[in-house]
Amino acid sequence: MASVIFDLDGTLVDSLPDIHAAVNRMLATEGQYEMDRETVQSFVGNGLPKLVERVMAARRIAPVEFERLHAGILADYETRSAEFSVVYPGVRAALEWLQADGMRLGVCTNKPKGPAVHLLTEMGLADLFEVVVGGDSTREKKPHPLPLTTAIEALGEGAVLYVGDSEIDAAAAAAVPVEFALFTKGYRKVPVAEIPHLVSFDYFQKLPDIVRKALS
Ligand SMILES: O=C(O)COP(=O)(O)O
Ligand SMILES: [Mg+2]
Repeated sequence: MASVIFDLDGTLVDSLPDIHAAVNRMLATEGQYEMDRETVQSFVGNGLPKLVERVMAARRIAPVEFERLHAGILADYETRSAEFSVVYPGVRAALEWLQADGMRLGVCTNKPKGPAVHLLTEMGLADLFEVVVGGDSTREKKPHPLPLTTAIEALGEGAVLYVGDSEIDAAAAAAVPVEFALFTKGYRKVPVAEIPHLVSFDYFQKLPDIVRKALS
């Protein structure tokens, strides 16, 4: 049976508003002024610990504060990852179509598993996925292939397509290797032309057709 595995932030859900808000709540506890959304977006992609490190470096917060700040934002974000986020248009319908067509669906994200599952649940998408691999589910994060191979193993034998929004996702897919579809409306940091991909798309209505062709 074929599987389609999805990245989460910037692919299924426009989750930056809640990441941005969580960063600013963390900064507020340190007496720091707010950070703009574009800057926070540029720090997203390599998981929550890296985001905290990047925010701390930008604000010259001493590295010794890392464990405390990371634990604090994780506890906060765990239950507040879905206050302002929105599912990209057409996602639910595309996923239901794929499932009805016999595909097994999974998520492989660098977001920690707790807030990832909370977000998927609040967005009404959690029931569609047989596996969710988070950034803290394995000892490596994307672009290392381990999270993706872990998701693939959980879904079982068959062709696999990974769908993501960034150069990190493309690198993870290439490292496995599996085919990669690039969603162009997310948080990538480099031009589409510089990201290796089988196919790119900007709207989820196009996905069923893309999957049919890619996995046939
Ligand atoms: O948490 C991040 O930094 C990115 O998450 P993603 O892998 O779902 O895009
Ligand atoms: Mg992403």
